[in-house]
Amino acid sequence: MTDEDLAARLAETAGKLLMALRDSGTVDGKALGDAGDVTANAYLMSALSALRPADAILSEERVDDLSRLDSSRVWIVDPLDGTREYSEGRDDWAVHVALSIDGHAAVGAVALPAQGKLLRSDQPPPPVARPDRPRLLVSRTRPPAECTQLADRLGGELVPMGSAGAKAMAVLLGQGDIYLHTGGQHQWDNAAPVAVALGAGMVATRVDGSPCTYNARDTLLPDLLICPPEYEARVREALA
Ligand SMILES: Nc1ncnc2c1ncn2[C@@H]1O[C@H](COP(=O)(O)O)[C@@H](OP(=O)(O)O)[C@H]1O
Ligand SMILES: [Mg+2]
Repeated sequence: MTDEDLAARLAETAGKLLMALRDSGTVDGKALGDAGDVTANAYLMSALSALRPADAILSEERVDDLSRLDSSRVWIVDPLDGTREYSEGRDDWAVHVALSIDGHAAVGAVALPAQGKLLRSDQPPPPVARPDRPRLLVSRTRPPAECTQLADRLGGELVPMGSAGAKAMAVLLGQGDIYLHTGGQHQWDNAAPVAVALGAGMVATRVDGSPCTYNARDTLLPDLLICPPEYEARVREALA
């Protein structure tokens, strides 16, 4: 199986486990979120260890022993991004599976199980028409002030949504146009979304325009911009 196929199969299967768990009605509220994190992570860790034993792993839900720093190939996984939204019965949550090669988000898959969607870095979705008035995707629970300022400067509107993966994929799918995040995020929150966005020809960088690099010792990667190339000049000017 290629790395691309593996990332997609893992994200899709973890997503099915999460849907089955939620549909079971056996746990709810915070306990459902916790059970989802544990269940999806257990599956992803055992599958990756069996199918790619030589590769390193960085997961939100596993202790980071830093052995990954000696590895060129590192799977960066968020078993359940948007845990809060998942536990609230919403559809804006995701499973992230990325492969970083020498610090580059080379391969990725983002599953949106409650929306029946799976996006992968080697299969870009069809291009979409963009409005003059851009829609800015923003965290529904901790919207950064920078997003409101950017929306004002661009004459755009804010679209609140949970999950970094769901917001990034909403840009590719044409449900929004710009995803700006500042103030905190970890490598697992954006590695797979960035891999898929780059595969689709999107701009996917740090807010200062530098590339998103992965497998740094510090797991923090606190800011991110994803948008179609046709918006980039306007966005950079407005952010400056
Ligand atoms: N300021 C911050 N510091 C750390 N993590 C943050 C953050 N803002 C957002 N995140 C993480 O980014 C993901 C998307 O957040 P949001 O829905 O607010 O956009 C969430 O991941 P998890 O659900 O995997 O914890 C959340 O924890
Ligand atoms: Mg996350």
